[in-house]
Amino acid sequence: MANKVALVTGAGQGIGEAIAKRLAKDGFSVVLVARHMDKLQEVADEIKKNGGEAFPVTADVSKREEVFAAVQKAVDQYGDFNVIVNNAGVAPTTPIDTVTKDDLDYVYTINVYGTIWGIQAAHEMFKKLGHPGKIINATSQAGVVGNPNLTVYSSSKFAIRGITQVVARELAEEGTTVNAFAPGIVKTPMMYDIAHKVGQNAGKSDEWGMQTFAKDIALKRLSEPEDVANAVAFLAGPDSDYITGQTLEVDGGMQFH
Ligand SMILES: NC(=O)C1=CN([C@@H]2O[C@H](COP(=O)(O)OP(=O)(O)OC[C@H]3O[C@@H](n4cnc5c(N)ncnc54)[C@H](O)[C@@H]3O)[C@@H](O)[C@H]2O)C=CC1
Ligand SMILES: CC(=O)C(C)=O
Repeated sequence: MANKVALVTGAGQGIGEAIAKRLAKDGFSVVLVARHMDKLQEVADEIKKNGGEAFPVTADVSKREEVFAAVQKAVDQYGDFNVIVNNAGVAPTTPIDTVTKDDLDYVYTINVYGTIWGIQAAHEMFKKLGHPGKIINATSQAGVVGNPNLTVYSSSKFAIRGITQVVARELAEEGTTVNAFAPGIVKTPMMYDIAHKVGQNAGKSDEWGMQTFAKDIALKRLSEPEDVANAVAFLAGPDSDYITGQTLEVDGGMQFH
């Protein structure tokens, strides 16, 4: 039987890279999407070297036509389309008094619009192909509880949980599931940058900045990108077929519900 096909946005580094590698290991043909080909190509080469199947495609997720084109390229390459992971995101530090319209436009066009374009493109393709699929969106622990200094980012991640719930209801009768994953404090370029800025704004160290986020992790360690990829592998695979509209928190126990 042919591999199932998964497209992962923001796959050039961090959590997206880990998700792409894990899904390839699980037998998916993986389409890697980000804006720059050099990093995508490196990740694709590594997946292939380890016996997996990967195809890099450049697209800016804030541009609807580029997201639709990436999904079409996935089908042109592999003949099917089963899973989209709307992972790409940006997280500038924005204390409330500093927030500008440019900050809002920047974050919302990538985090929120980008997720909606990904959902639309995947759904259109599932309909064309005549079968359901799985839609998986990146939110954050900061999309479950408000985080200081992250007004714009945190609110965009709350929006993604809302979108996930609404679309899960809309697509349920077709058999398509829509879920989100909420990482905690993950060792990626994004998180190191936030820790640096928060530390700098307070006249303190990067480590101090990191601890303002990490102090309440019950499991007492920062997250590896692979911790998140493990959860996304579950949401992408058959063991989650009876789960939709949910946010799976992968945060080492930062908050309990
Ligand atoms: N690192 C962390 O602690 C956490 C991260 N997250 C979320 O996980 C997701 C991945 O985050 P990280 O890997 O940490 O971030 P990262 O900054 O290390 O990687 C993000 C990737 O997305 C890509 N990207 C950004 N804008 C794009 C655009 N317009 N079009 C296409 N690709 C674009 C970047 O080029 C990069 O490859 C994000 O949605 C983030 O909000 C959520 C909770 C915690
Ligand atoms: C970057 C992020 O999502 C945090 C701090 O939860």
